[in-house]
Amino acid sequence: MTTSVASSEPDLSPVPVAGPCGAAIDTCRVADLIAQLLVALGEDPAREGLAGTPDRVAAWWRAFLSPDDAATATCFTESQLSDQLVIVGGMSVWSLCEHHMLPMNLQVTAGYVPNGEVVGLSKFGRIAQHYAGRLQVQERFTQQFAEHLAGVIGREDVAVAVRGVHLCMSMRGVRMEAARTTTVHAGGQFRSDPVLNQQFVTLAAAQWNAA
Ligand SMILES: Nc1nc2c(ncn2[C@@H]2O[C@H](COP(=O)(O)OP(=O)(O)OP(=O)(O)O)[C@@H](O)[C@H]2O)c(=O)[nH]1
Ligand SMILES: [Zn+2]
Repeated sequence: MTTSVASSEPDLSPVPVAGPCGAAIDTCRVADLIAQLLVALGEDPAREGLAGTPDRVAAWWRAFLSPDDAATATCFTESQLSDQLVIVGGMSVWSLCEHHMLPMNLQVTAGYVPNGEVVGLSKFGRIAQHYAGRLQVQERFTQQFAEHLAGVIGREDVAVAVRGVHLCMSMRGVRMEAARTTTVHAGGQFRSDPVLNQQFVTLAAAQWNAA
């Protein structure tokens, strides 16, 4: 007996969506190219199991490359607040290594010291998703996240730590499944104050150990 599972239709609507570089994502052309790729791989894109694959893959690319806009980070006035370290951790995003187009999982921890204003907590996750949704390298992701957050608070006093698992290092190539890459950006106070820096790194590592 065959059981069919209802699935939503892939989103191939012709409404142009801009990719990370600003150029429109041509979803129909992507679907065509995936069908061609299947042929080049010796497959039959018309066979039953693959019939919807090019559209599904194209819809995934479209969704991946156009995550929610991170441009608006809501801030709230907290005029009495100062000298408090705020750290948001446990943010897990998927990106794609630009050398092999294979997934990398990035565990992101970000910190800042509020001065009169606090940043809406969910916005940290949105910033992470925004810069993950593109062909990336971990170091650039870390830098872009830090620069964006610094822009939101209007100061350089931000720290970002990222621990990455790169499938191009685990499922292929050197095949080192346990390899983890850590990148740390420490700006402003986090650079000049070793105690603050150490607090951040310790708390970021604790987040990863708990994961
Ligand atoms: N610095 C950095 N390197 C990355 C990242 N993601 C993948 N790479 C590396 O990109 C490099 C590409 O190296 P190449 O020699 O051109 O490609 P390759 O022959 O497939 O390399 P191997 O992975 O060693 O098999 C590899 O060393 C990857 O580990 C990243 O986020 N940051
Ligand atoms: Zn890679």
